[in-house]
Amino acid sequence: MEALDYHAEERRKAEFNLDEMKIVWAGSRRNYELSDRVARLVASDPVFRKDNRTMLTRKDLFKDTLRKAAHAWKRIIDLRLSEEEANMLRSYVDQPAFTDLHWGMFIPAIKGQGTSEQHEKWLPMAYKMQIIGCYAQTELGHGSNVQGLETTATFDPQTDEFDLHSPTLTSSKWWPGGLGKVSTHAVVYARLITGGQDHGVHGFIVQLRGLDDHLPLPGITVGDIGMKFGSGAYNSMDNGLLRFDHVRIPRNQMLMRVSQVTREGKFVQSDVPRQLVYGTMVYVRQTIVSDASCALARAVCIATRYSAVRRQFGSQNGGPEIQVIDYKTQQSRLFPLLASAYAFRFVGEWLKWLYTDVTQRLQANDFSTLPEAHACTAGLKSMTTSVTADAIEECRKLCGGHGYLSNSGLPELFAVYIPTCTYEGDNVVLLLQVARFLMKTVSQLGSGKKPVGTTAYMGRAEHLMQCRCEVEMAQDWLKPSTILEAFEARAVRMSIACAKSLGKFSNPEDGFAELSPDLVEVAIAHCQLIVVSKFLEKLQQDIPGKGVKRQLEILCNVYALHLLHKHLGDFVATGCITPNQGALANEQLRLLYAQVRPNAIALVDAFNYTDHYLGSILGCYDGNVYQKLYQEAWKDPLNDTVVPDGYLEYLRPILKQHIRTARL
Ligand SMILES: CCCCCCCC(=O)SCCNC(=O)CCNC(=O)[C@H](O)C(C)(C)COP(=O)(O)OP(=O)(O)OC[C@H]1O[C@@H](n2cnc3c(N)ncnc32)[C@H](O)[C@@H]1OP(=O)(O)O
Ligand SMILES: Cc1cc2nc3c(=O)[nH]c(=O)nc-3n(C[C@H](O)[C@H](O)[C@H](O)COP(=O)(O)OP(=O)(O)OC[C@H]3O[C@@H](n4cnc5c(N)ncnc54)[C@H](O)[C@@H]3O)c2cc1C
Repeated sequence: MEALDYHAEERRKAEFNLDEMKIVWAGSRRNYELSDRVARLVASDPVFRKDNRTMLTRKDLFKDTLRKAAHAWKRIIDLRLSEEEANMLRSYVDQPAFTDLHWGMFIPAIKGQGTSEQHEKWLPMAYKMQIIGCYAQTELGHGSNVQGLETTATFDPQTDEFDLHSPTLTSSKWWPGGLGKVSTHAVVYARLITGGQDHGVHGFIVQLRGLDDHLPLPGITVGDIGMKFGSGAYNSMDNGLLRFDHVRIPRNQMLMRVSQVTREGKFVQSDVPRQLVYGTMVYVRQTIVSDASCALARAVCIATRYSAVRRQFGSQNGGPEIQVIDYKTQQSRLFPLLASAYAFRFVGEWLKWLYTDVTQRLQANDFSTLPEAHACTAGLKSMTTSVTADAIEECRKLCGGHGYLSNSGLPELFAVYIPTCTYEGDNVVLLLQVARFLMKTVSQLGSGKKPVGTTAYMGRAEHLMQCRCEVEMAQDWLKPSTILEAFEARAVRMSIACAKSLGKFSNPEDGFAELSPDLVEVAIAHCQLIVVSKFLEKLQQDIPGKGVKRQLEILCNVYALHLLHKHLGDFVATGCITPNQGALANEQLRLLYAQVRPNAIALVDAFNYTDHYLGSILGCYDGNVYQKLYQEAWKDPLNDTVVPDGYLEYLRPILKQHIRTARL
């Protein structure tokens, strides 16, 4: 018997080749096949079950995480998975764990900041997980201000060692994932001091726990920082605290690609820019952009599938009520998020390319593109995570009351996701970095230095400052060059207006601080332009499959025009478009929503998420929502007994008293 599919009719409506769209989403046929195989492997393995984890106590949840990580490692070894497949497997397990930091930050920090001798010594042990590491940068007193870190690493020429010390309470390391209970090692960021001189913050490899007994080494105090937001969620991670009481490590455990300390204690700064000490953050920010598209796609998939099942109002002559996805308000809230998921996917792909390119250049000692890589990773990390965090909450609301149930998957997804707006750089702090980069670019416009890469449009500032949008009818907004020019003109006009305002301050830093809210808006306008332009570039590629490119064009237009509608004030105030052209954009947007509607379910099917990974009754593939919700309710421990524990002690006395007073 064929399995019941409540979405069958919706799936029949699709106007494009779903298999080809899955390949576009995955990036290539190879990626699609790999990720499909690995996702199914995880979904079919009972050890990776996750439907009960919000009920677990912190200790049980943590032990469950250790069990899953150990099992994942066994599967990786037994099946001889490649590094790429292993990463996929860990992400489909979908439970934050110390391994995220070991593979995602500890190893990249050694690779990026270590010398070849250090690579040879540490990486083989780390790859085999004979040592497990974390990234210990943030302190109780300082996170964003990395230069303000207080932990010291003082060189002792007599013993050829560094003395690591936590001089104050606020210098305690605080937050590093994997540190609390698991890591045997850490890359610790500390102020380097030689001969009484402070050389700023550098990275050091430090052993924290014994490899035989897992006990902290002498002079080290280490533990977990406590429960975090939500049940389940990020509490599977042992974010930790760490203090050093004059802990000694050999000199060759300072990561010495950027700067060195000689046997005599001389500090040597190499030709490599100092900012490479921040290199691991650039790498991770780039990965966070791709992850944003995954998290957003998950939330959108749940909300879209449920919106097609859910019906409210409008029954005619006893017929079915209206599917909530047919309400225009539902579409205007949901479809821009669907379009954003695709937009972030493509900008993530491009950012990965940019990062690979900058890494190759750095290896050849070409540091010219580092500032742009920093600005792009910082800005796009900030923009995509802020949008995604808000979008998950919007998807919860789009699912009405049932969205608030834990088994909708949305509360946990939200709780796990929101710290992304803070970690790896607070989103506002990062946008201010982008703004600095933009103001610098504007200030160099007259100097003959041609802006390149994502700021190349500023080289056309003269034209963009006075160009007029030629839209006369709603459909004129479908022209890619019209959209692009509107976004470029808005970004450049906002940048130049801010630069002019900055020029009125005698002290530029005072001006920057005073105008920082406006500068954040400038940075957002620039980042939105990047995403729009990369989506348009994607459409220049040869995209096979019936109707696939057409759907992507529709989504690209939805993405751009919903931003234009949302930020209409910017576009009109800078004179890029008239209020009437704004109204035409909105009219076009409504027409586009109607074109997305028949394809909505297939567009989320293209993410190819298993029910295991989605972890949502509302988003399950077959759409059999009500029966599953009903069955699931009975599994709640509160329903184990008909009369609840506590009835005799607390309820009955009140009820009896009520009867007595009623009799009086
Ligand atoms: C695996 C996934 C799980 C992840 C879990 C989360 C893990 C973590 O959170 S780890 C901790 C992450 N911490 C952070 O992100 C801290 C955020 N703070 C910072 O990055 C910085 O210190 C920052 C950029 C805000 C300010 O740094 P500061 O040194 O004061 O910089 P500033 O004076 O503004 O800039 C100095 C120069 O360096 C440049 N610069 C700053 N950062 C970088 C960078 N990462 N790369 C290249 N250049 C950089 C600036 O552009 C500036 O250049 P210029 O002089 O040409 O204008
Ligand atoms: C779940 C989680 C995991 C983490 N994992 C790690 C890890 O593995 N390793 C690690 O080292 N760290 C880790 N961190 C720490 C994280 O990187 C920091 O919390 C983050 O960089 C933000 O720094 P902060 O906490 O100092 O925020 P703050 O800088 O104190 O921010 C507080 C407020 O001040 C504002 N603000 C700060 N500076 C400025 C400014 N110059 N201008 C305008 N506004 C400003 C911010 O916008 C924010 O609103 C983790 C944090 C979390 C939540």
